Amino acid sequence: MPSREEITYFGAGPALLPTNVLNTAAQALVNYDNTGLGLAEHSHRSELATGIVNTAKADLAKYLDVPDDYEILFMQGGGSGEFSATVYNMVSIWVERRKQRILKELGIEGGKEIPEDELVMQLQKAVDEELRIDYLVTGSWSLKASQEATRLVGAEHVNVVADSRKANDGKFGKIPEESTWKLSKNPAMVYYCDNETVDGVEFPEFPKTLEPNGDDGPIIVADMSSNILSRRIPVKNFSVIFFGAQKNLGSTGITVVIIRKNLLPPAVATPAPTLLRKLGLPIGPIVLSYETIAKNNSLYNTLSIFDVYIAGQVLKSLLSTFPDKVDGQQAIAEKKAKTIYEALEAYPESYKIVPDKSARSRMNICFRVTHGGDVDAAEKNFLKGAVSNGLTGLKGHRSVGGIRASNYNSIQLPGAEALAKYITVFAKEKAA
Ligand SMILES: O=C(O)C(=O)[C@H](O)COP(=O)(O)O
Ligand SMILES: N[C@@H](CCC(=O)O)C(=O)O
Repeated sequence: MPSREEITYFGAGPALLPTNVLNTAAQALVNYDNTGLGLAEHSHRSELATGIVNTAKADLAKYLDVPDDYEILFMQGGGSGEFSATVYNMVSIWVERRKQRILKELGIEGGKEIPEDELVMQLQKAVDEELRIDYLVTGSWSLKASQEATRLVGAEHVNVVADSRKANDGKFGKIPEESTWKLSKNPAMVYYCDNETVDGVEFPEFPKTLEPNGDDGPIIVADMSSNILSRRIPVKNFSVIFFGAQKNLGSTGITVVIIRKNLLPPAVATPAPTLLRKLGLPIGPIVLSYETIAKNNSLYNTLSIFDVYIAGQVLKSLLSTFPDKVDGQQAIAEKKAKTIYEALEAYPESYKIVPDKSARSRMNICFRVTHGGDVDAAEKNFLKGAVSNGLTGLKGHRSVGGIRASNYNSIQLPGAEALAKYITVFAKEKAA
């Protein structure tokens, strides 16, 4: 049986966790802080649990420089849960804001009786004619998110702003030119996935077209499941950022949402379920309600405090390793990715990098092994040799095949260098 030190695991998620964090967590699982009870046994209603939640929130805010007008939520349901949560929450907010506008136009001030029929009629008209949710489809995950929106609210309300496959011979691998994007007028949100884990595509930077327009918009929602904590992000440009913990933050089981407070009460109320029902719009499960989770400091229902603890330990370790916080980690992430891409580029007859150079992910490096023409056989060989060199978890996602090296934060530079070396040796041996 190999030891942890002998293996570098490049799996896409769940991903490698730092060994020092696991050792601390293992101890906490048995007897947390000399309480005689393990962390998975302590109540999520205890003071100790609240402390762990608050510290993890503060450290995340510190590491990413999250401004004060944002709230951090720990939720459950993973990325797929958030595909639905973002729709439920953002559509509700759109309805509430529209309702306030209609009431204002009708001259209804707070306290006065609302002409219910008139309001519902006008709102229904607005929903039918104007409710749109915008999706940038740049890979499998944003495609799934857009499909979930279609399932929940109907295709008539879902606008695909751009679909990468149209700009790239039917395949994901490129981000369409911003000049070709077809954004809706005042959509409930513009959704995109900053890093597509399956397809190895990452936005090189925040899209110019989506920058704040000074008018409280546009509402930008981003899935950052696989590149969060690996580079600086302009948090101010986003309304919601979400990510599963199991790549760069911690263990599977918690999903983090960073949400601008102007999308939560008291800034905006949640419309009554009766109103949403009348409008034929879906009412989300209470556990996916941002308002509910925020009101309860993430402890509305049983939260895995053990997973929050692991996330907290990862953040502590990042903060102590990098005095310049995420910028320090970003420099390493870029160096590791460069090392691997350069090794692949040196042997174009042996390897084909899947995405276009303009959109290559630093986190999920996807390539094919083309040497000799029999790609299947070459990839099997490549994987076999990798395992015998202690390099594991390199198989591409089952939907696309190929090889994928997930280069998350816990892969250290020597791990990336070991992979680059193996890439080189494999190509040389085959060429010999
Ligand atoms: O983005 C990815 O990569 C992911 O693995 C998804 O966030 C996973 O979604 P869930 O399986 O947690 O729904
Ligand atoms: N996070 C992994 C696994 C997800 C899955 O297999 O559903 C990926 O994107 O490859």
